[in-house]
Amino acid sequence: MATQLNPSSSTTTLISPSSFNQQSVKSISTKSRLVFKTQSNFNQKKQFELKSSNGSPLNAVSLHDVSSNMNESVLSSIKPLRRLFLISCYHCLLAFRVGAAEKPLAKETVVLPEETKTNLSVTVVGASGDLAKKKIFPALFALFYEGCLPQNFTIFGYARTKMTDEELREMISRTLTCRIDKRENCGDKMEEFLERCFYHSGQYGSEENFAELDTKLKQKEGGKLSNRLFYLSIPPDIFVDVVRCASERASSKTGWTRVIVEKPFGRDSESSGELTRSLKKYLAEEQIFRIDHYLGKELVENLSVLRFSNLVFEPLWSRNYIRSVQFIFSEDFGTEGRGGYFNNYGIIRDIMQNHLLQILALFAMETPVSLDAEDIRNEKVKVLRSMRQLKLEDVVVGQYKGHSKGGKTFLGYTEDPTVPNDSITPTFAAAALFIDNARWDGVPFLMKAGKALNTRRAEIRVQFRHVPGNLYKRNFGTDMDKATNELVLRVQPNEAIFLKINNKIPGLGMRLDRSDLNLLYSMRYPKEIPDAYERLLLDAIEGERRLFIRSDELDAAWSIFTPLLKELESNKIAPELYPYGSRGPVGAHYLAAKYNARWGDLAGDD
Ligand SMILES: NC(=O)C1=CN([C@@H]2O[C@H](COP(=O)(O)OP(=O)(O)OC[C@H]3O[C@@H](n4cnc5c(N)ncnc54)[C@H](OP(=O)(O)O)[C@@H]3O)[C@@H](O)[C@H]2O)C=CC1
Ligand SMILES: O=C1O[C@H](COP(=O)(O)O)[C@@H](O)[C@H](O)[C@H]1O
Repeated sequence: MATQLNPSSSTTTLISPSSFNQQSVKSISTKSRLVFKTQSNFNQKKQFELKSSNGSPLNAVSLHDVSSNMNESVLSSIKPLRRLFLISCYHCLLAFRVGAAEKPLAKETVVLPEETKTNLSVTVVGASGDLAKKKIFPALFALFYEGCLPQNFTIFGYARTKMTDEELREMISRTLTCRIDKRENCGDKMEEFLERCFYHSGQYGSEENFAELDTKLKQKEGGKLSNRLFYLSIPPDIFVDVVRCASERASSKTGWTRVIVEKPFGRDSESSGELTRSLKKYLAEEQIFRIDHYLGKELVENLSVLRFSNLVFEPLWSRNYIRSVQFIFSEDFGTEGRGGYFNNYGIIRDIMQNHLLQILALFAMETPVSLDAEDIRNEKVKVLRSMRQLKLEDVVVGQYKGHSKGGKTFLGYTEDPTVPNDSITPTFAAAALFIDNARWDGVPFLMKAGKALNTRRAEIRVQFRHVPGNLYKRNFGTDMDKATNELVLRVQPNEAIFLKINNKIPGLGMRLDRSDLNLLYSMRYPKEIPDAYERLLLDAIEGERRLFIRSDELDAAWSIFTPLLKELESNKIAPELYPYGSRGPVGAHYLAAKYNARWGDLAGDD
C-alpha cells in the first residue's frame, strides 16, 4: 500500500485484619487498593475496605466479621516491602474515598512504627527536561497531595544543568496544579512538597557525581532504611551510563533500588536486546520498571475489568463474533519541539510498537490465572508471540505537509527546524496485524496512529459481525455495515465506553437507527481521573509490576515490527503526504477496505 521511491455496585468487601496475611496483601495489591477506616457503626473497630482504584467500592464478594485492630503482631508477620505497601495504601486510599463521609486525611492517619524508620527517595534523572516538568513532578505532587507517599520521602532532581535547590523548586512550582475537585490546602501542600525537593547537578556518566548524590541522599535519609527509585527521564543513549553509575554509587544499601526507564527501549530487536543486556549487567529484571504510560490510563486499566468481570462480553470475545478490532491514536498537533527525537524514531516506534501494541495484548490475551503481574504478563507475551510479523503490504505510512486554514499556517513536518528537509520519517501509519491463534484466527487488528491530524483521540473500537439473516436488513437500506454492533472504549479525551446498538425509532412505522448505550465517565464518575503517571509511579513505589513491560514482552513486541521497519528504511519507502489537520492519508481507507473493515472513527456517527 506504500509507494516505493528509492462501574461499580455500592456493596463493600471487608477483610478481617486477623486474617490479613501476606497472601491477602498480595491479592489486594493487584486487584484493588486499601482503605483503613474507623467506623462508629462497626464498634469503632478498624476495618479494611476494598475500593477500586478510583475510590468507588468494588462489587461485593463476601462480608466477614471484623475482630481486631491491625496491630504490631499482624504487621510484623508481613514482609517489610508489603508493610510499606500497606502503609502507603493506607494513606493513599483514605484520600481516594468519596462522598460526605470522607474524613480529613491527617486526623485518620496512624503512623505505624515501621514507617518512621523508612525513607523513600525518588531521583528524577533528567530533571531539567520536558517530561520531568510536564508529568513526573506534577504526578509526584498529586501522590503527595493524595497521601500516597510515605511519611518520609525525599525527591531529588539530577541533570547537568546548573541549578540550586531553590531554582529547581521554582521550576517545579510553575507546573504544579491542584485537582479541580481537591483544592483544599493545596497551596500549603505545594509548599510542603517543594520543601522535600532537592537538586544535584552532575554528568550522566560520572560515578563521582553519583557518589555525591549518594551522600546527599544519605543526609536526607537520616539513617533510616532507604528505598530508592530512579526515574530515567533522559534520552535513551545515556540510560546505561546512568544505570551503571546509579547502581554502583548511589543504590540503597538497606532497602530496595528500582529504576523506571522511559521509552524508547531501543529502535529494533537488536538494539533493544542490547539495551536489556546492558541494563541487566547492573540491575536484576525485578528492579527494572519499563514504563508505557498508556498502560496507566484509566480506560486501559478498565479493559480487563470490562472483559473479565462482565458475563456479556467474554463469550463474544473471539473470531466467532468479532469482525475487526481497531486501535486508534491521533493528535491534532505535530512534532513541535520534539522533531529531533521523533525523526530518529517515527510514529511506528513512537506509538504503535509500544502504546497500541500493549493495548492490543491486553485486549486479546486469554484469561490470566490471577491478577498477579507475572500471570498477566505471561498471557500478554503469549499473544505477542502468536502474532505474525508485520508485512509491508499491510502498512500505510504518511507524513504531514504544511497547510493554511482560516488565515493560519501550519508548518509541514519537514519545515520543522529540528527535522532534515528530506526526511521520510512517517508521522502517520496504519497497519493490519494478525494473531495466529485459535481465538483470533483471521481477525484483522487494525492500528492507526498519526500526528497533526484533525482531532486528538485514543480509542479501541470492536466491530462485531453482522447478525446472520438479519430480519431488519430492509429497514436499514443496503448498508449492512451500519447494522453491526460496535463497542468503543474511548481512552481520551472524554473517557467513555459506548456500545452501538440497533434500535427502533419510536413511532408507528418500523424504522431502525443506531443508538449508543453510553457510559460517559464525566457523568458517571465526576471525580477527576488521575494522570497515568500517578498510577505508574505509585505502582513502582509499591513494587507492583503489572503495568510495566517485562523484557520478554519487549522482545516479542520488537519481533513483530523490526522486519517491517528495516524494509521501510532500507527501501526508503516514501510516505503519503497529508495536509496538517486532515484525516490522514487516503491509503489508510484502502487498507481497512482490504480487510472488509471501515475505520470506526471516520464513520461520522461516533
Ligand atoms: N516528553 C514527552 O512527552 C515524552 C518523553 N518520553 C521519553 O522520556 C525521556 C525524556 O524525555 P524529555 O524530557 O522530553 O527529554 P529531553 O530532551 O527534555 O531531555 C531530558 C534531559 O536530558 C538531558 N539531555 C537532553 N539531551 C541530552 C543529550 N544528548 N545528552 C545528555 N543529556 C541530554 C537534558 O538535561 P541537562 O542538559 O540538564 O542534563 C534534558 O533536560 C526520553 O527518553 C523520551 O523519549 C516518553 C514519552 C513522552
Ligand atoms: O509516548 C508518547 O506519547 C505522547 C502522547 O501521550 P498522551 O498521553 O498525551 O496521549 C506522544 O505525544 C509522544 O509523541 C509519544 O512519545
